Amino acid sequence: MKIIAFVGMPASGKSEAARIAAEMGIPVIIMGDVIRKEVLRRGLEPNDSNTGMVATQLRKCEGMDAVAVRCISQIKDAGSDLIVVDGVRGIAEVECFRREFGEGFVLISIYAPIEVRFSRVQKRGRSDDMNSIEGLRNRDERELGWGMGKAIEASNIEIENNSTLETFKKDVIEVLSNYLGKNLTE
Ligand SMILES: Nc1ncnc2c1ncn2[C@@H]1O[C@H](COP(=O)(O)OP(=O)(O)OP(=O)(O)O)[C@@H](O)[C@H]1O
Repeated sequence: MKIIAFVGMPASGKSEAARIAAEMGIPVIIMGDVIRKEVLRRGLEPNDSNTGMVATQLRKCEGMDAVAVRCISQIKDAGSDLIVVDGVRGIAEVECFRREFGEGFVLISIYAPIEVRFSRVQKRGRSDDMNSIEGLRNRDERELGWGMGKAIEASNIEIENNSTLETFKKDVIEVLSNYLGKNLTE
């Protein structure tokens, strides 16, 4: 069994990579959904502030790998030899998956410079996105404080996402197709 996870700074292209994996027919488990499920279980409205609050509480009460631990049964139940996990945020989660799946866990980091990420954030227009490069820099710092930098350093493979979406798609397909056992780039 292979579990592939993407890690990278905000707006580096992780969701885009997960979308490409889904298009290739690979099941995708979104770690944020685990948190949203917990928000609903607690009878709360699934908005940004409740999701953030529950994520922080889970990590405080159950450890920094709480969300990863909750994903493990979902991964095992998915009944697929290859699964993509979207949303790894820190080294504790990487260590949790490596403990559970050993070399079956492959971490791919996605890199794009901050100026490029900022211009993409402006186009994305998500409600929690930053409207200044300083704002994005602060978000980067917050993520790094949660262990994102160490998770990026622990990756097995890096994909650069500094060019067009088409180039990125080709690169992601090339890497993922190695694990599917067939070359989908042809
Ligand atoms: N190579 C590219 N060219 C143009 N736009 C891109 C490229 N890669 C990603 N994007 C766009 O940039 C935005 C950020 O990408 P995406 O949402 O995948 O990042 P993310 O890493 O999941 O972000 P976050 O951590 O903030 O959730 C999206 O609107 C995406 O469509």
